[in-house]
Amino acid sequence: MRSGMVSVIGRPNVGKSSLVNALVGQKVSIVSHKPQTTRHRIQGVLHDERGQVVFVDTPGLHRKETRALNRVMNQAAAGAIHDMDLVLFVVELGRWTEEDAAVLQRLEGLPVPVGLVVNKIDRIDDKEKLLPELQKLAARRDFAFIVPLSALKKSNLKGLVDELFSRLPEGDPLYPEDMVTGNDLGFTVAEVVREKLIRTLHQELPYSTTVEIEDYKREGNLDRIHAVIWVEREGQKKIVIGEAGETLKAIGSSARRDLERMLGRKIFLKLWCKIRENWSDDPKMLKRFGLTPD
Ligand SMILES: Nc1nc2c(ncn2[C@@H]2O[C@H](COP(=O)(O)OP(=O)(O)OP(=O)(O)O)[C@@H](O)[C@H]2O)c(=O)[nH]1
Repeated sequence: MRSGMVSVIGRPNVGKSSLVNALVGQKVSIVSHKPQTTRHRIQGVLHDERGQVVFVDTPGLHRKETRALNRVMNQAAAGAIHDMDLVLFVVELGRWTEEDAAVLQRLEGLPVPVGLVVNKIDRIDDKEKLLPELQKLAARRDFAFIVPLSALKKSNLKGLVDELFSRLPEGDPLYPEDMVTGNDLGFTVAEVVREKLIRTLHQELPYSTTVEIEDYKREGNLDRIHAVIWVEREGQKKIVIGEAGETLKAIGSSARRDLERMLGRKIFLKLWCKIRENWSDDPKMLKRFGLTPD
């Protein structure tokens, strides 16, 4: 069996979500709202007799955001991408822009194989035109493989899946077989809280901050959630809590409002800020936060 994590990156609109949905076989996103703030957003899990491929979106490598937000996320993205077994760089056939070039530039020197997916091939009727386009793209970098396909028409998806399984490391599945998406409610809540932290604190937010859901109870139309914001130092805790607890309160109410809108239920959200020294170097803690696959 083979299994691994594959990061799907590319500029907006090239068809990344469509591709993952087509590969995984069903709609995987549980919410329409997409805060691009986590290190790994698991987009979908593909199961097959050969093993398992976990597709993740690495935010920050391809989103246009405000500068502060971008900086925080790019750091996260740069760290996250090193954990991947493979990167899929998705582009649109016949449409290469500066944004594509910027994404490609971020991948320079990356010690992870990068495969190129040339999407939307259904747009040309003359297949003769495909080859010169592929040759131009092939010259831009030494790609592990190049697969032209159409996510929309589901053509040549098999070509891509074969490439993936031939390159992923041997290993047991990372997730249970019945799991199609790694997003669960707790994950969504943690994501929204983290987004609010970034928006509220901007550059002041320590990179080593993470959010953990300690308890999630559903009581009829009410979800009762306890979440911890982990930081590494007392000074960071002061920043997160703010003068007389104002900052933490603002983060909590803003997250609660968003969650009530997204989930259509009443939310009781209790936030704490706790200190855990050097958690970001501690494999056990990383695992606990779902930041490593094993
Ligand atoms: N013709 C054609 N259109 C496609 C194909 N794949 C995706 N699209 C369309 O391209 C548009 C963007 O697709 P998405 O999957 O949302 O692209 P994305 O890269 O995830 O976009 P962001 O979420 O903005 O990063 C949608 O209108 C899709 O229907 C394809 O193979 N052929």
